[in-house]
Amino acid sequence: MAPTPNVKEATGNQSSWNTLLPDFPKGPLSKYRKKASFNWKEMAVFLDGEDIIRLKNRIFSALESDPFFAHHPGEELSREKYQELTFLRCKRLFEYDFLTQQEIIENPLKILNMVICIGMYDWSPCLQFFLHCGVFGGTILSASKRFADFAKKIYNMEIFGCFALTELSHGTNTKGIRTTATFDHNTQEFIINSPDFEAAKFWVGNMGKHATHAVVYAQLYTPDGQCQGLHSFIVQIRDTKTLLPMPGVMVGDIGKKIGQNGLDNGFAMFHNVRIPKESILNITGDVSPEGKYSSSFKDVKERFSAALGSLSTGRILITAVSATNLKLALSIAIRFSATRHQFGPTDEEEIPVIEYQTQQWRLLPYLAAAYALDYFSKSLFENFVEFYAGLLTKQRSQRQADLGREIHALSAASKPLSSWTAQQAAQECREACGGHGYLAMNRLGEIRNDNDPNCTYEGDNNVLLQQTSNYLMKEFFLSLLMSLKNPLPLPQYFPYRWVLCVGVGWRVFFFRYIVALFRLAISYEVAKCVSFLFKQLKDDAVALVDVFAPPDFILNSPIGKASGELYKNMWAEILQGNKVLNRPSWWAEFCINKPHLVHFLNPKKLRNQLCCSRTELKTASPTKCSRRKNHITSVEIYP
Ligand SMILES: CCCCCCCCCCCCCCCCCCCCC/C=C/C(=O)SCCNC(=O)CCNC(=O)[C@H](O)C(C)(C)COP(=O)(O)OP(=O)(O)OC[C@H]1O[C@@H](n2cnc3c(N)ncnc32)[C@H](O)[C@@H]1OP(=O)(O)O
Ligand SMILES: Cc1cc2nc3c(=O)[nH]c(=O)nc-3n(C[C@H](O)[C@H](O)[C@H](O)COP(=O)(O)OP(=O)(O)OC[C@H]3O[C@@H](n4cnc5c(N)ncnc54)[C@H](O)[C@@H]3O)c2cc1C
Repeated sequence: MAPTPNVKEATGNQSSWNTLLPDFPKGPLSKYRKKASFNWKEMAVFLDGEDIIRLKNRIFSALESDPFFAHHPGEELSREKYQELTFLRCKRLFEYDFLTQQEIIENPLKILNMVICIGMYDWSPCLQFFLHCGVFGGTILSASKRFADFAKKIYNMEIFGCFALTELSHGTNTKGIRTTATFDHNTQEFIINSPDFEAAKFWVGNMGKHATHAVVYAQLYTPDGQCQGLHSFIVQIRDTKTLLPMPGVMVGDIGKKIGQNGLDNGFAMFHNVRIPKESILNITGDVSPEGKYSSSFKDVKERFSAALGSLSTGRILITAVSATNLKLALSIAIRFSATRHQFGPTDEEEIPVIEYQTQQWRLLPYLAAAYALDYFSKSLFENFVEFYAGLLTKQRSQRQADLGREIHALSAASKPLSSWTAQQAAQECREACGGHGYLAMNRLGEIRNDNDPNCTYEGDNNVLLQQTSNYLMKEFFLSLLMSLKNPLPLPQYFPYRWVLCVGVGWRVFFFRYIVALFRLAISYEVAKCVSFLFKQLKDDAVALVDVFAPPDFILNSPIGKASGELYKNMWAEILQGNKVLNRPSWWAEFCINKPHLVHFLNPKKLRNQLCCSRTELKTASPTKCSRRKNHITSVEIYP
């Protein structure tokens, strides 16, 4: 191994790293591991720290030894079975209690790593669990102290929650949401109503089968007939003892999706469902017993921003979720490329496909992106934690408001950047593994399909980018205005947040444009230079994915296993398949039951028949067409 700048330190800590990160089994990948210019264990500890690695190990080994999480190679689960299994797995996650509240407070990055580790196994149970605890639970608990009692019910699974904003006919346009919540001061209740089937809540994760409660977004109407805008309410949708719908609620599953099919996405319609006055999540406003509306936000726009503030949490998490999918896909494709041999100087000496420049051009930029996005998503999360802490402590300072806008602008750009990169990379990795990449057992299809909705949910990518550009334009004109009012040296006009946004925001807008231009304009010399860098990097590529690849059980891809024994691993998986070597149950349909009438066309006769001209065929009646009797409607047995 080539010496690294930290080689002394590396030797000093070798034994603790070996306990945390065991060596990989020897095999075809060893060749590339020996070529690496750095110690992958040192890099892993440098990036995550020992504490996080210990947490990851704890989660990975718990899942691996739990029968509920066993893989079922070759078995086709029905959607209903998969949903059931997902729920059982989700339940186990409550029992594991991987993180204490104290641990989360001491190092909030641990919660992000927990999401990533479970998601690496399967996004369905992961999202089910975190939609309940994080999205549903987080929204309620950050609303006000009034909901403190809910915490216990949420975390011991007495109730199960979902987050219902989208409707059948409105998703992006949140102002267009049509569900209503009308306050009845006589009974001190809100009446939740879906005006028609287009206003049904739709797409809601956990709502299809399991949720008992929903955070429902609705237009609030006070007794004076005024619409006070979008607010959220806790509505019970199913009985906690029977899971049957509550009176006035029609709730169900929306059907099979392209991916994430363990998760039950659902719909709900409300027919004048009455809920107690206290069910309003008084984040942005509240109603007095007499029906008077009050809000600490005087500006309607600000109130709207605050009502949607919780969406930023999801967008930040999705930035990391997508980066995780990128890492999974690359782990498989790079390990495959280093062990798959095609062509060579001689028939005996075929070379690994990673040695081909095209393969390097296709995969290595994504490998660089994986490292950049991993670092970026974690630091964005750390920024978010400061904002979230302010939310929990009800900060109303200017800094908190600025931070909220910044977090919104940043997450509205980072989610598209990360999810689109992962989506393109997953497809590239699929193709980079040739036919074997298309075999479901190798998991690239699942990764691609499960990543896909990251581009849409929590706000469509294309629309979110407009939010960042609005923010940047405003900041830009504000800076110009300041410069006219108060001339200062140029750098001082641009506050830190502007620089930060330029760094991320503009990069997103022009990312594709720049890449396209770069590809066109790149000179021959530069392209030689880049190929040289790739040549160096390709020897480090395997070690670079070793740093972030999860254990084999979690990655669950025969061609991506750490040993690199891709053919042995594939056979092992194929032969475990259900009835692989059996003759089909319908064997008699071939061997005994032959078709009653087998119509074969005699090619010579067919030619003769087709000489009947098209016009003749079109116009002529059967009697008029001289050759009609020969037409192909009379099919003969061949020969
Ligand atoms: C101390 C301990 C810390 C611990 C940390 C805890 C961490 C918790 C961990 C939790 C774990 C969670 C795990 C989650 C896993 C991943 C999640 C996966 C989720 C999958 C399920 C999916 C769910 C959903 O999809 S829910 C539905 C989502 N729907 C949307 O996103 C709708 C998209 N549309 C919109 O958001 C808006 O309507 C928009 C942005 C298009 C605006 O439309 P507009 O009508 O045109 O309004 P506009 O004039 O542009 O805006 C007005 C004003 O408001 C500002 N604004 C808008 N949104 C926000 C926001 N979110 N935040 C702040 N401000 C916002 C906008 O900028 C405008 O401002 P001005 O320009 O200043 O006027
Ligand atoms: C798997 C999955 C899970 C989901 N889970 C939930 C959930 O738990 N809770 C929940 O409430 N919702 C959920 N959703 C819904 C999700 O949030 C919405 O699908 C998303 O916000 C996009 O809205 P839409 O479907 O209405 O798309 P539309 O807004 O109809 O978008 C259609 C197209 O129009 C374009 N478009 C729309 N407006 C504009 C504009 N102003 N300018 C330019 N182009 C525009 C979009 O870019 C897009 O290409 C989920 C969705 C999926 C796929």
